[in-house]
Amino acid sequence: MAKRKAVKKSSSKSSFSKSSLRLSPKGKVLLGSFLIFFGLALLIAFTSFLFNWQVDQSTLSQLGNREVETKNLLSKFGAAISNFFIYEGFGIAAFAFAFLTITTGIYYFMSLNKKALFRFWFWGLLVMIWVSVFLGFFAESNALLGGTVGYEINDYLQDYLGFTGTVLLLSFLFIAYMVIRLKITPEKLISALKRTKENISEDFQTSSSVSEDFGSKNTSEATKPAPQHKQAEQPKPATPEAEKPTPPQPAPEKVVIRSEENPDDVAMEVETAHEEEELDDNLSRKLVEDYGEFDPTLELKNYQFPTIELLKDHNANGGGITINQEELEENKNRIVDTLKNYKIDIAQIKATVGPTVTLYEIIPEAGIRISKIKSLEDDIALSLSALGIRIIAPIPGKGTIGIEVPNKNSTMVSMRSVIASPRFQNAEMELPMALGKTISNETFVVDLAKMPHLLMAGATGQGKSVGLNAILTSLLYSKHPAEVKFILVDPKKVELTLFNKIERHYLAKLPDTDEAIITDNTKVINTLNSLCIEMDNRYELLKDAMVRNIKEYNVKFKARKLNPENGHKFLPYIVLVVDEFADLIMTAGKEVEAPIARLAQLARAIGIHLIIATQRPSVNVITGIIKANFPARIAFRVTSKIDSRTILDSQGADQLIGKGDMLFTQGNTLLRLQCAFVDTPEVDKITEFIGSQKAYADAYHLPEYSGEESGTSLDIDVSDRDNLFREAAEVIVIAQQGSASLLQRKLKLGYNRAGRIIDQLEAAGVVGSFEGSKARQVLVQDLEGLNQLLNEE
Ligand SMILES: Nc1ncnc2c1ncn2[C@@H]1O[C@H](COP(=O)(O)OP(=O)(O)OP(=O)(O)O)[C@@H](O)[C@H]1O
Repeated sequence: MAKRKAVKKSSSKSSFSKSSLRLSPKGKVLLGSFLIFFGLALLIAFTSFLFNWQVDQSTLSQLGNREVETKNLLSKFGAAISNFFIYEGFGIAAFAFAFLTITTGIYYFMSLNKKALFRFWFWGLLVMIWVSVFLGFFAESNALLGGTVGYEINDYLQDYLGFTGTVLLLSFLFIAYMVIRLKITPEKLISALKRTKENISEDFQTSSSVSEDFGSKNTSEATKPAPQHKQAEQPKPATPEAEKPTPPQPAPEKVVIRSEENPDDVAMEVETAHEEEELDDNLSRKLVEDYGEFDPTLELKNYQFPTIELLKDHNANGGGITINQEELEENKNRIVDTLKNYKIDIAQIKATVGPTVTLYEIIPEAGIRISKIKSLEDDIALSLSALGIRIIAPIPGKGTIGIEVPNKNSTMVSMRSVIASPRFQNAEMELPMALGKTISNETFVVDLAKMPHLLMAGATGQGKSVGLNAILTSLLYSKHPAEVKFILVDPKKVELTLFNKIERHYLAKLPDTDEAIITDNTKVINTLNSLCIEMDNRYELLKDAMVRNIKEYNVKFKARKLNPENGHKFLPYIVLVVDEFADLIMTAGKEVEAPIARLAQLARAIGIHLIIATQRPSVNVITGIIKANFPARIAFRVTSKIDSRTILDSQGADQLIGKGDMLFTQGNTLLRLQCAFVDTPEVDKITEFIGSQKAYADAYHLPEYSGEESGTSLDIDVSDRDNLFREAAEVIVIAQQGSASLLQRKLKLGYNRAGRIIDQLEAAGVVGSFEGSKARQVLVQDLEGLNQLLNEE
């Protein structure tokens, strides 16, 4: 496709520059009709020659003599040109030449696209030569069939390849033509034979039978559990009517518009890009007829989704909420009394009980200022003697003021209950995540693909890791291994290790690494850069497929409209999860921030989504550029109002009660949720269940990326060292700090020269290798050690 497009572009350019050479519409009609008649003349002459060649050939030497008569229908001209093309040329294959001439005439006459014409000529001439050689081979004695060209080439081939070699070569060329030009492959032949067989058997058996072609595909779909959206996604196989062979109909690419009143007006050519699209359509329809829609899950068609029984019900009362009437009444009275103390009268109060908090919605009497109630937050908290009170004034979309009061006994939200909920099971989303339950005890499901990236923050022990596990579990319960891949970054080294078991099903990694879960910060940089390359590659594919996003791309690919030979493949979603982002930014700084920002800005359309969690939501970790690209954020409890502002752009997260109590925002409204709880043994069971099934040969491979810093200057020649090398080495050893900026300051060097010296010092073994934004380790203790090292060289 890419090539085709490139050709298109360049052709449009060249046609522009050669516009002066272009024929006018009149010229095209004239040339077209000339070629059509000339082709017809050839056809008549050739046919006539076949019957009269022996007689006419004897007159050819006397063509100058007007008295001499020939039997050819086109007289002397016909006899001469036929003799030239048939007898001295290609034998009866020369008829192809007449047909090509007529076709060219039609193309010009009707101003059709000439690109297809070029293909006709190319293949037409090849077929002509092949037929001529073929006939020269099998009908050597009949000079008319193969012509002189066929005879000579055949003779030549037999001298060099022998009889058998020539047969083999001709057979190979025949197969090559069938495969390349007619696109006939063994599978197609087999399926065509199958179809014929079926048709014949149908003729005999009048009872209707279900086509077997699509059976295997449907069973693979049927093995999946509940998520119903998948079936909706799979387009239906072609209907039997579509089985009629549809001849390729090259639609005109150029339309010539002429003014009706004045035919001499300058005509305008309007180019449309229909032809190739339609041919593609025909081809893809045929492919779909033959093989059915492409099914990305076919390689692991027996894959079983984890069952709900693997998840525990953490609630004694099966997920229901226990309502404590006394507590409700008590809290209501206190709220009303506190507000009354400040002369705020309430017209109405309503309570909604959630798993962790109860929302009291109050409607104040007319004339009360909302800001007044808002400023009483601390007083209400004091009077209720409860932590974690949050006042929402007003509740967006409602004319009420909300006061969230934590329940004395909170109810745990089990992952099992949210996964089993119809809201999750029926979610028509690309990447559904069941985060937990809302304040009104409804399961909350969001689409990661729409977010498109998620930032998560919370102080230690407030539920981040559980939250990440809940997200990953949701995706494992809803997506086939072919549809989504995870890249897991876990600097804490313990949180995500369980997912190692599903490496060959669900994880993506760099080609040369052993461990799929990344725990080493320097490897993160390579992975992120590799992901950027994957992003660029995917954009190229999308551009080539002329679609705007991964969803459209995959639909087109499944409909077999994209040719895998041009690099097209089914694209799984990629979800990058970073468990401790602060740690990463502290050690690698800009090197991590730059690719993360790039991915966050651009990756939404091509199905790469980032989930970043951090303990420290300070501004140097969640920088402006990162924040700007992560509109969806989750805040678990944080320790200060400032942290809450950094993550949510508003306070509130400092007043949460921990244990999975969280605030979620996807733009402007804040939603309080109780995160679903999934504990480590459950995750272990799920990964074990998946890991024990048949897997891909390896994890999904990301494009190769070799970091610029890797093995840079280890082979630097001693004689190439900088004049200040020794001095620099001493500065570094004395300061015990391997940084280029130190050399810049002490030796007054430019940035590049200092960098070069540092590389030379690394080659000499004075300093260690590159470690992100940290200074390099100094490997020599003192000046004495340095002297020894350098003298030994
Ligand atoms: N959704 C939840 N429901 C109930 N309890 C929870 C929930 N989430 C977390 N907890 C409780 O809080 C504890 C700590 O949670 P978690 O390990 O997720 O914290 P964390 O934020 O990842 O901490 P750290 O940053 O130190 O790793 C859990 O062991 C569990 O007891």
